[in-house]
Amino acid sequence: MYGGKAVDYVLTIVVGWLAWKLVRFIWKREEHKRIFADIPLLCHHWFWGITEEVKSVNDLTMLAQRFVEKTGAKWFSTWLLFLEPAVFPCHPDIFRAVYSAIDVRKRHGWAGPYRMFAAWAGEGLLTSNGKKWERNRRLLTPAFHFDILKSYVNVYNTTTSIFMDKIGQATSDGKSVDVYPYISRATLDTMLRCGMSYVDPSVQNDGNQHPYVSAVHRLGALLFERLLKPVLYWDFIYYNMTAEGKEFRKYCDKVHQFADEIILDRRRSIKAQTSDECTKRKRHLDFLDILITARDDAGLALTDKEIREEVDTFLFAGHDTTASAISWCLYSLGLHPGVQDAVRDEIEAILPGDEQPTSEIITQLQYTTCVIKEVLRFFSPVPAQSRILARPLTMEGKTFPAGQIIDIQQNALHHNPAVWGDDHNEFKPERFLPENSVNRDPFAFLPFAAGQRNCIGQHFAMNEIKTFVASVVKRFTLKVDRDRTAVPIAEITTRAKDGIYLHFLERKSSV
Ligand code: HEM
Repeated sequence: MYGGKAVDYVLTIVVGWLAWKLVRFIWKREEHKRIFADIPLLCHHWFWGITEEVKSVNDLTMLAQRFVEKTGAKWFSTWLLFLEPAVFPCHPDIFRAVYSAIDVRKRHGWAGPYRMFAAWAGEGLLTSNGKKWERNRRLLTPAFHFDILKSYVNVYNTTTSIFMDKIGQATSDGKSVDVYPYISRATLDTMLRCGMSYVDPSVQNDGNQHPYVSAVHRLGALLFERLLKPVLYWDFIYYNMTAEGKEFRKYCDKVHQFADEIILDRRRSIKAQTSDECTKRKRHLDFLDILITARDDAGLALTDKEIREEVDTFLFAGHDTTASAISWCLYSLGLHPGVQDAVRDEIEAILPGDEQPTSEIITQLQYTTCVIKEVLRFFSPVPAQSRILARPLTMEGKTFPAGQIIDIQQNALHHNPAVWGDDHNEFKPERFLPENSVNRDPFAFLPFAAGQRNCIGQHFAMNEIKTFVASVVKRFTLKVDRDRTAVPIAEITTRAKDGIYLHFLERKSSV
């Protein structure tokens, strides 16, 4: 008898809970409809929402870009299944509102990309939110001080020289090669040297023989594959029931172990050395020195785990992004010989002969900087980010509730004809000359995002790209392989669908 009553109670609670959920869902949906009434909607299926036409990050990027090219709209919305509408900014006014608001957070949760990345890089700067992020951003900002960045130019020169020798050998028979893997290894080499003074000539060897290099590359690929398959979003399924999940965990353990050993080693040598010995032995202050010695307002240091999380974050955030930017730069120079000549003329006027660029030299490269910026506009190396409102936010007179998803697509902004003109699909570095930029909205060009969650490594990246481009253009004439057009594809970074094939012709041997 008691058993029957208990079942009745349980059933009543379950049905009541489901009814409450349903009423809340309908109410929320109506509320969403009201708020989104006059924001252009980009999908029409009431149940599947956008998932029918969008199967990858690239599909979404293309959808957004095509829509904006046609309409010049300020924003649009889509539905993720029938569950949630997402706002897509396309215009400086909306980007300003989103990036300037304090309570806009990185999106974790079931489908949140930052949650999936956190399995690898923990609560590093890229993924964390709130107080933890605030503290670590404050502690890490000195690592990107102008004077510290200056000392890295020597590292960029070293890694670029290795790259040039490798690419020179690979193309000495006149054939084109896909530059992306070469550049990706070179930028990882840079990050390992600047991040941890880790120097190993095999990092830039072909074929990813280096165990850490192959692990980092594989983790990036696995992360991206997971993002494309919602069924793998459940950790239980991913880690226990799929080979990919097990492989991801295995590589996470490997990279963690690698970083842990380096951190331990550094702690030991810091303890053993007098400060005098330190300055004599080390060529530059690296991120690890700064992470180990940083103290917050309460005098507390970062734990070993926190240091490792930041190291992993820098290695990820700092190498594939610059690899994308440099690859598209070299491609654009190969595609536009006139621009390539102008870049070379500028560099040779400042830096004749065989000398390598210095930090002073790269600040003088005005036209080259315009070319790099045009590449960052045209190919946005980090094509997408996902945010969620922690508090209501008013934009264009509409108040969006806490929990609202904002999906940022840099390409939609950078290819909006209402912002960049009808020639936005033409490669024109002159757009960025000072005289052509005076009236530009500061939120029109945002390859490094903006506001408090902007890219902490943007000056590091610009210096590295300039050094790389200056040296490569001095040594080689670049030509695109006309039989193999490079087609950009938006993944975690913007890559080329079937590679970026270029010819590198040694200039000295060709005269
Ligand atoms: C062309 C190269 C680069 C581009 C286009 C780029 C772009 C971006 C963008 C768009 C974000 C915001 C990401 C988000 O909100 O999810 C970001 C954040 C970040 N970037 Fe970069 N990045 C580049 C290079 C670098 C480098 C070289 C480093 C490190 C040395 C770096 C470290 C970071 C970190 C740590 C964050 C998180 C910052 C925070 O939230 O406080 N990035 N980057």
